[in-house]
Amino acid sequence: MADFHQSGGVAEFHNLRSRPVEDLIKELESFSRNRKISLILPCLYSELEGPALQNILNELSQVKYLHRIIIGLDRANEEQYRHAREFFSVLPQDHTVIWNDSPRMLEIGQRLETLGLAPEEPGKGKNVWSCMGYLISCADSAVMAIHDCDILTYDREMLARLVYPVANPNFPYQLSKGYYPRVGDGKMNGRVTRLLVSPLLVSLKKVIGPRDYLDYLHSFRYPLSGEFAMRTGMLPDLRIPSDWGLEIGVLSEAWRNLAPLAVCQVEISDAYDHKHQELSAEDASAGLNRMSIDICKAVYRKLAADGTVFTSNVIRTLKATYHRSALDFLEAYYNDARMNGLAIDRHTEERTIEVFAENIVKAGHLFIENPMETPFIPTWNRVQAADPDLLTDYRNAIAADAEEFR
Ligand SMILES: O=C(O)[C@H](O)COP(=O)(O)O
Repeated sequence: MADFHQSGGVAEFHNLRSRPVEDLIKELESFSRNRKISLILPCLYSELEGPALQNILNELSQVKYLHRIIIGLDRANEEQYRHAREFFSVLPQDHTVIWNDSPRMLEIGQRLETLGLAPEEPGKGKNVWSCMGYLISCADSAVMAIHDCDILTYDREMLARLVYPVANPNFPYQLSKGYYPRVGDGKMNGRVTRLLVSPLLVSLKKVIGPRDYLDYLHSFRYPLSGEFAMRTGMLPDLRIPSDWGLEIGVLSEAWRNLAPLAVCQVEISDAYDHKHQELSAEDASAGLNRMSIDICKAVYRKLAADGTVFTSNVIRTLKATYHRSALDFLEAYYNDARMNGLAIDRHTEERTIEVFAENIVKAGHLFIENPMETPFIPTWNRVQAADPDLLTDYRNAIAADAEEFR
């Protein structure tokens, strides 16, 4: 992937293989003396038993420039929480495991519910939001990074490259988004990015006409990557979706709140592989099926907020345009994969495109028929305005959990 092309959208930082990573890390260590850098890890308990996390911890253990690591632990019972604390105790950095399902956390959730400010559903969006709240309450980090816990090809260079553009005080960036090719096991992956997001953005431009927002989203080489870093000043005002629209939601917030010159993307890996979800073609509440609906809704919502009118006719045309365009994209992916000795199962990919095409319509109808739906989690600024003690109590509850369940 060694090129230095700039598309003219957000700035792109490539890996030209011209500098040893140790050099970059040394610089980060020096930046971190004046601007503390923290890391958020949204984690499912099941990932502790998966093949990726142990290596991620081994790599992170060597990262000296990290001031704090916040692990948001989902789907764990008491015993699993205790085990998770032991598991993460190898980290030499100051670290906190937030047990999202603890009785104390559920009480905080109840308090938010009473205020009408609770996240609508559990999941990665809520987990990330909670960790961000904790980081805000610590009030000691200038930069934060986030990445998934299922990355099979993780190494510390990934984190260094991700964080560098927002940690360097001479750079103007507030948000840095990671990109890479998703390949593994001899296959070209990244099915939702390749088969849904790219052709959908191209089709939207054809159907509703040019939009700055669509150009902006389309300029990201991997808009669904779960790896991004930002300066913490933007955290209290971040309004993210609680569902699978999280990654698109964060990019959309950056588009709304920041100047385009404050956003960049950075190549963080040669080949990224992770845990793959099923398509779940028969179950719209699971897997890529569900993910694709949430992503379409996130894009429609943002366009609507920018003045675009969606009708059933627009959605119907969009589906037709998308289907044709996705097949054209598939032709290019297929040949690209072939040239690179990678496999693509053409039949399965066409089936996936059919499911996504149906979901473009489903998401459109859900959007049109539920004008009152607000899947966004309120900003932490709003929570603080409604209940000024909540963040402190939340932080104390995390400390009390750690004390009680040693
Ligand atoms: O990024 C994506 O497109 C989705 O997360 C699916 O990725 P996968 O095809 O690599 O599992």
